[in-house]
Amino acid sequence: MRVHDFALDLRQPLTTAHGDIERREGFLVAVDVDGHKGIGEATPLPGWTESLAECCEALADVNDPKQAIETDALADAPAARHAVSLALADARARRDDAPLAASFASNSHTSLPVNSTVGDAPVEETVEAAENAVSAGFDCLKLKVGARDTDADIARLRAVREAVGDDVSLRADANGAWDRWTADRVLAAISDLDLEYVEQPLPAEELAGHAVLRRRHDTPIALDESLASVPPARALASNAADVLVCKPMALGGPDRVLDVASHARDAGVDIVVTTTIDAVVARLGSLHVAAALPGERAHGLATASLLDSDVAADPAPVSKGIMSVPESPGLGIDPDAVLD
Ligand SMILES: O=C(O)CCC(=O)c1ccccc1C(=O)O
Ligand SMILES: [Mg+2]
Repeated sequence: MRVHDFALDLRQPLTTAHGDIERREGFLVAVDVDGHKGIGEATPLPGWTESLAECCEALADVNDPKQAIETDALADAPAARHAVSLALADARARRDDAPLAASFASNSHTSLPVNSTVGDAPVEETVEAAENAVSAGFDCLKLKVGARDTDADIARLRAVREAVGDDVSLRADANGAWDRWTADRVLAAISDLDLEYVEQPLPAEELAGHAVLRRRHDTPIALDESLASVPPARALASNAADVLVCKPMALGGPDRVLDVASHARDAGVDIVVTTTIDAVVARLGSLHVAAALPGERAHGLATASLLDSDVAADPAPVSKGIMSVPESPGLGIDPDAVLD
């Protein structure tokens, strides 16, 4: 298995309640299955995955990629596991001459709606970013909240709803910033704004708290960080979520997302797939996984524009809030173009 490191700066930092994301570093891996190349990406993000150093170490220990997955050797390094699992899936789909999405599901989507990711900023700047996204064709926006005081966040959400009108779907992502009392107060104050959901209002471990918020308020609740710290089956059993936000990088690979999604479907819970602000290889992997899932929700995959550069040209740019799934075999990118 070949491993190459990379580092990409963000165009401007993405401010979240969890801190600023300024730069993304990771590894591209190349594997061979029956003479067919496959490529994967590990872009760790502490809080969701192992550290960069731990990821590097885990990948260095991989001799036989297929065996590493089969023996669960990368159980404690989800980003490393993601790279290996994605590379194997890419190689197998190329061997079978099928797009990755079609190798995951027979009736996959050919294109998907995606949300625009709007970072924390003062109210005027937030409204401007929201209006720009709607002008660019997005009809779903995800606003970061929880980084400033709750009255300011409530004012930001209200101002955006007033600016974009009722036809645009709005999501808010608090990245676990609130306690139960604060979340209760915010959810009561925004009950008239018709948010599609509030993502991770409480810290990751607080499944019971999220279940209480769901019972008390009409605004749906999504879990993100929780899935990186508790088994997804427990999150589902706790009735803590209307939506699970699945990050392939955090869950350990596309196969893990498909597994969570099949359990979620049985529980009547929707899946939204998002990147961890990744390079093109992992973004494409997430796009193919999202395309293989049922449902019509917008996914959180429109993060290429947050990066200053990339490891290769992007075959799936966002156009008017929609991403088309590449139809060529595997991920839809030439491994040699990425690794040389
Ligand atoms: O969902 C999106 O719109 C993009 C992905 C995103 O917001 C994100 C990106 C990196 C780390 C955490 C998160 C998050 O969903 O909290
Ligand atoms: Mg989130």
